[in-house]
Amino acid sequence: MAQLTRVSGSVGLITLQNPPVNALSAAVRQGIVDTVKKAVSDPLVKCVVICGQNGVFCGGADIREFGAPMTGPPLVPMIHAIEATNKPVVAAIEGAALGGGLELALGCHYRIIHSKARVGLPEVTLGLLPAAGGSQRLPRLIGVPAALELITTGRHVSAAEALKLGIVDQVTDDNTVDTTVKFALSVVGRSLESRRISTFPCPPVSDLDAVFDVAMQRVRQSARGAIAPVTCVQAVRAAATLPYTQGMKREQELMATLFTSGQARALQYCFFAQRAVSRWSMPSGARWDTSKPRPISKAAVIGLGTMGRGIAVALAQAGLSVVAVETQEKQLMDAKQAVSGMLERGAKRRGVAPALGLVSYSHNIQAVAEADLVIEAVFEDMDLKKKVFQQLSAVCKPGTLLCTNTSSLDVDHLASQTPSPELVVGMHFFAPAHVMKLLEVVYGPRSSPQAVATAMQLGKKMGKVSVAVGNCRGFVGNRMLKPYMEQAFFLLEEGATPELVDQALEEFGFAMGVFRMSDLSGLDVGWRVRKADGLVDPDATSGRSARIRQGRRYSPLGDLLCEQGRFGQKAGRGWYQYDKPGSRVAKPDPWLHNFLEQYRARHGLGVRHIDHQEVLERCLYALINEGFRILEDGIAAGPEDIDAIYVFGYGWPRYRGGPMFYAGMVGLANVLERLEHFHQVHPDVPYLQPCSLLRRLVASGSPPIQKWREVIRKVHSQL
Ligand SMILES: CC(C)(COP(=O)(O)OP(=O)(O)OC[C@H]1O[C@@H](n2cnc3c(N)ncnc32)[C@H](O)[C@@H]1OP(=O)(O)O)[C@@H](O)C(=O)NCCC(=O)NCCSC(=O)C[C@@H](O)CCCCCCCCCCCCC(=O)O
Repeated sequence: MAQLTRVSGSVGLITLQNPPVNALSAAVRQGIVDTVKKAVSDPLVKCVVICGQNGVFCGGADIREFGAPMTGPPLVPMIHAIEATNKPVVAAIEGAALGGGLELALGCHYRIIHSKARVGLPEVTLGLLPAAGGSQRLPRLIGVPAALELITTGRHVSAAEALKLGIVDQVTDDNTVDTTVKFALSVVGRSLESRRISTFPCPPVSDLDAVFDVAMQRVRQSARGAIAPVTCVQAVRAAATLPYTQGMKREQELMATLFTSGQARALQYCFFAQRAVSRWSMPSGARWDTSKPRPISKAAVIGLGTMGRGIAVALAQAGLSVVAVETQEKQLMDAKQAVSGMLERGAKRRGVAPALGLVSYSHNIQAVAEADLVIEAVFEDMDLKKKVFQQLSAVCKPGTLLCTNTSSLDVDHLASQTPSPELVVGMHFFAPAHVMKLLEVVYGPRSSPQAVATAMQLGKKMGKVSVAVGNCRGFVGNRMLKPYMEQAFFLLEEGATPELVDQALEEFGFAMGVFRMSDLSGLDVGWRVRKADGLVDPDATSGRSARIRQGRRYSPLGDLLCEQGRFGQKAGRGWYQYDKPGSRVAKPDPWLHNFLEQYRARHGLGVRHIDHQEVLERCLYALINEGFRILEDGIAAGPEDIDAIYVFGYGWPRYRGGPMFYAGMVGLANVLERLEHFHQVHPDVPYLQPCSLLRRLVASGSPPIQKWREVIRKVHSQL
């Protein structure tokens, strides 16, 4: 797992060998300990170079080992032994040196990096801190402010920036190992006293307390309940205030508080879930590894409203040539200006040239004739979308993939408007489409595996976390949102306020509570959908019938607000009030409180005390229950798909791992018991009736989430 060879006569070359990223597994650590010892004791070896196999230096500690008891030599003494050698040890960094990988490099006496490689201490994103000396060495090397920023954000740093910060000694465009071998030979015989970072004093900072106070405030604000960023600040403070040995002791103590925490487990689960969703499968048995995507070089977007503009930007930023079509001339001109602006701002941020030339604009749908793939993003109206699909079928060259950006309409129904339904899939983007990471790729019963593979690959090219899901009302994300929002409305009827519900959800870690979110996205969106579903009945203003629709409990509160023109932020009032239309600062609204009181009185609803726990259980367990139904129905292939959708598209706090992971953490039996209780109290709310898959999992002893697929497979095989 680490190989020692002698090159250029007197250089001991140690190559880490653990594909794909040379993670520091027990075997690799053992290999490093053994090979370093051998190289140091070999009189023919004058200096040592450490590199990684296959163009990657090292992706850090092996995260997969964290769940099991530690075996093999620990990292800290291993790195100390390297630093303490009296022969120069130089790290040859290709690809990436991250986490423990960079900590290993910081234990070396010099670091040479390829210009395309990157370094970083991303432990915080896994709920940890750099506990192989990283929190103590990096501040000593580059100063407290820069180290604080890197360690608390986990940001990856380019080779150029690493050189500027002083993390590396040299950047090369040539063969990194050859360059490093030459460099190592050139420093043989030089004193190593000034190269051991652990012996450096931390560069002094004027007003250290103020620096740490500001950093603590910043992480507390942005972390919204995540403990690792706060602990990282404490670890760097130890570097700045304690001698190295004591600082290391503090680093270990702080790591011990994080290592077995639920947040670390959740974040590490998210790391693997994000990667697992790319290995998609369909109920037909089609899979990611047996379905070949088609090459896409020219794409088209139909409809240049907010979503269409964002999609055009995302496509162009991914390097595709884009035809942007909008039939209304004024809208087309506005869109052209907006898309160019977004491309220019994005390019400035990324330090590249804007891809303005990649987008062409037309008001004629004929312009898409040569596109390999078209994404329809017109208004959410089935008749309009059907018309667009019929036109596209007539215009596009044979084999063009037709995608719809619908957020809930039936993809299969749209596919039936074309002679080639196998070429139709949903590509459900989230606003703003060029920013949000999530993409739901929706396959209908007739979508071909190749169409799914192509949309998934395109999503990846656009930098999205793409999740393949089946076709049903609302797909995965919006389908689960419905019971969640429904419970929030019911809680208002029973005595809660929007502020109370939102506070509970925001303290849980959501960026925004359900009512603030509804004000942001606009209350009229849901109103239109409910109207189309025949749920809105303006005559049913009082009596029990006003709160029962289609045989189940219904809250008309959202409809009543819409009737008053309270559409949310854009109207300056919704569940909250705002200083002016478009303002973002939500303030509690006495009008709304009064309205709720009158509403409850009119319907004879008693007011009771509702606490945060009830808000969380009612809203989140209803959502989770629907997640189990989605798994049971085969709409999502596994819990990781649902969790990735919620973490990357719906603001679910990443340190809670996603709704399905959270259910496992709370205990499936507890979730079941609370749902049973709530369903008993509210028998007219079908969403609270525990799903049979949840019962089944509890009956099978609540297996860990990694084993749910086995139970799901059994359920499907019995259907
Ligand atoms: C490296 C990457 C940038 C590569 O990206 P790329 O896009 O090319 O590839 P993928 O991301 O798709 O990855 C490919 C493949 O590899 C898997 N993988 C990647 N990194 C790791 C890893 N570090 N470990 C295991 N597996 C990894 C990945 O999952 C993919 O496989 P899959 O099957 O899932 O498709 C990119 O991969 C990347 O960013 N990787 C992560 C980098 C990172 O975050 N590194 C930090 C790791 S944590 C760390 O290093 C910790 C150290 O600081 C210190 C550890 C000290 C431990 C001491 C413990 C003391 C505990 C004391 C407590 C005692 C408690 C008590 O009991 O009392």
